[in-house]
Amino acid sequence: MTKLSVNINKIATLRNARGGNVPDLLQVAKDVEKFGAQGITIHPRPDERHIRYQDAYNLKSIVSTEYNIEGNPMDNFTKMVLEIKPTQVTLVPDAVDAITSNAGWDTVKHKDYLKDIISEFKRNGIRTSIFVDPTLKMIEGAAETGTDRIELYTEEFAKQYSLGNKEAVKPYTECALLANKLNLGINAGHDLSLENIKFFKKNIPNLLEVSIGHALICEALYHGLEKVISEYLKKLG
Ligand SMILES: CC(=O)[C@@H](O)[C@H](O)COP(=O)(O)O
Ligand SMILES: NCC(=O)COP(=O)(O)O
Repeated sequence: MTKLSVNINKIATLRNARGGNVPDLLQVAKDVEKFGAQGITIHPRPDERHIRYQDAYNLKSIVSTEYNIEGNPMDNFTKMVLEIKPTQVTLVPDAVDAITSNAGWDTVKHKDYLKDIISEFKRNGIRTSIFVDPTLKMIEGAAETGTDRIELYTEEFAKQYSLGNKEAVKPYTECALLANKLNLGINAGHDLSLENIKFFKKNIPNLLEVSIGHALICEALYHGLEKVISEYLKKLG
C-alpha cells in the first residue's frame, strides 16, 4: 500500500495572505486525516512564507497519522525537528531563497554530512528520508548515509508525463529497483497529481508514501468551485 501524505503548505499560504486564521491550518490537518489521508507533510522555509515554525509545533498534538517535516537541516530546522520528534524528517537541500524544491541531494559529495545528521535524527527515534534525483549513483550514495528512506524528486517525471512522454518514468523505476535491493524505503513527491499518480505508482515497486500538496490543493479548489458557487447563488436568489 502507498500512503498519501498531504502537504498543507498551500493552506498556510492562503491563511497568510489575509493575516488572520482563515483557513484554519490545524482544522484542515484534522479534516485531511478525517477524509482518509494517512499523513500530513509540511515544509517550513526559512522566510516562513507559508508554514511557520510555530505551526510545526502546533501540529504536533493535532496530527494523529504520520507527521512528516521536510526541509534543509540548518541549525534552527534541526533544533525544531529534534524538539517536535515527528514520525519522519525529510531532508531537502533547498537554497534559503528557493521558490520551491528544485534539486535532490548529491549523496556522494555530502555523504559524511548526511551520515552525521541522519544518525542524530535516528538516535532520537525519528525516521529519516532524503530527497534525491532519480540517478543510480545518488541511490547508492543514499544507502551509505544510513537513511531509512529516500524521497524520489518527481518534478521531471510530472513535466514529461504531462507532455505525453511516459518513458520518463524509467529512471524512477530503475532507482526504485535498486533502492529495494539496498533496503531503502521509497517515498516520492513534487508535482504528483490526479493526472499522473496512478501511472507513477504502477511503475514504482514498493512505493511506501507520496507527499502531495500543490496539485492536490488546486484540484480541491476546482472540484469544490461549482458546489460553492451554486450555494452562493441560492443564498442570493
Ligand atoms: C520536497 C518537495 O518537493 C516539497 O516539499 C515541496 O518543496 C513543497 O514546498 P513548497 O510548498 O514551498 O513549494
Ligand atoms: N515532498 C513533496 C511534497 O510535499 C509536495 O510537493 P508538491 O505536491 O507541492 O509539489
